[in-house]
Amino acid sequence: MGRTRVKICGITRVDDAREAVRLGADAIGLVFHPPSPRHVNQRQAREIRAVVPAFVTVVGLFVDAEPERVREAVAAVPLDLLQFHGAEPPEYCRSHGRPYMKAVRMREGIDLHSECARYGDAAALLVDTYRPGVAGGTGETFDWSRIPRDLGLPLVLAGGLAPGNVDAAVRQVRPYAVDVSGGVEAAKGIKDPAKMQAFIRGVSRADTE
Ligand SMILES: O=C(O)c1ccccc1N[C@@H]1O[C@H](COP(=O)(O)O)[C@@H](O)[C@H]1O
Repeated sequence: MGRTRVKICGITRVDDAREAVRLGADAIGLVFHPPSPRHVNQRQAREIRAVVPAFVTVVGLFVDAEPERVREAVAAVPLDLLQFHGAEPPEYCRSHGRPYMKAVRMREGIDLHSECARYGDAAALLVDTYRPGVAGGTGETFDWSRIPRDLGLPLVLAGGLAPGNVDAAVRQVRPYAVDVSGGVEAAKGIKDPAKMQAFIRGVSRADTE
């Protein structure tokens, strides 16, 4: 069993990115979705990107963005991975010529095997809580027992993860990676170093026991 990777999403400040990396995050997420309180513009994104060293993945998150908006962001900021968190079809996701991860929200009746087959060229499938009318970053968990064990893509678990529950989540689901936003914040878009540290420690604990 490999180490569970950690992505800290919704970074809006250079210092938070530095701290996430120092604490051992494998990836940081930049939200290119203007309605989100964690939205970053291209200047902020470039400044944050510039302090992220080799071997830490910088992920750009989009929600049903016009293709032109994705192209502009990709041209302006060296993003390692694109995260599509809306209802983007596979052709859209692969049209940007970059590795991508598809997020699916756990609405009733969702079939994760079908989603994996549909997005077969994705670098990972991310599963998140479904709340009608909210694209993501809900801060709410879902019933992890709904996730089948034998998915054909690396699984990224998200949705309401926090220092207090990530250990249990990793033990139960054994995902490839976990993704957290609100659970390690002091305020919307502002990360809390102690929470990031406790979160990453929780993942390591689950990995080592
Ligand atoms: O973080 C956001 O603001 C956001 C906005 C729109 C879509 C997705 C968003 N974040 C992603 O949502 C999940 C769960 O976040 P949380 O830990 O429950 O706050 C995660 O994958 C974030 O990358």
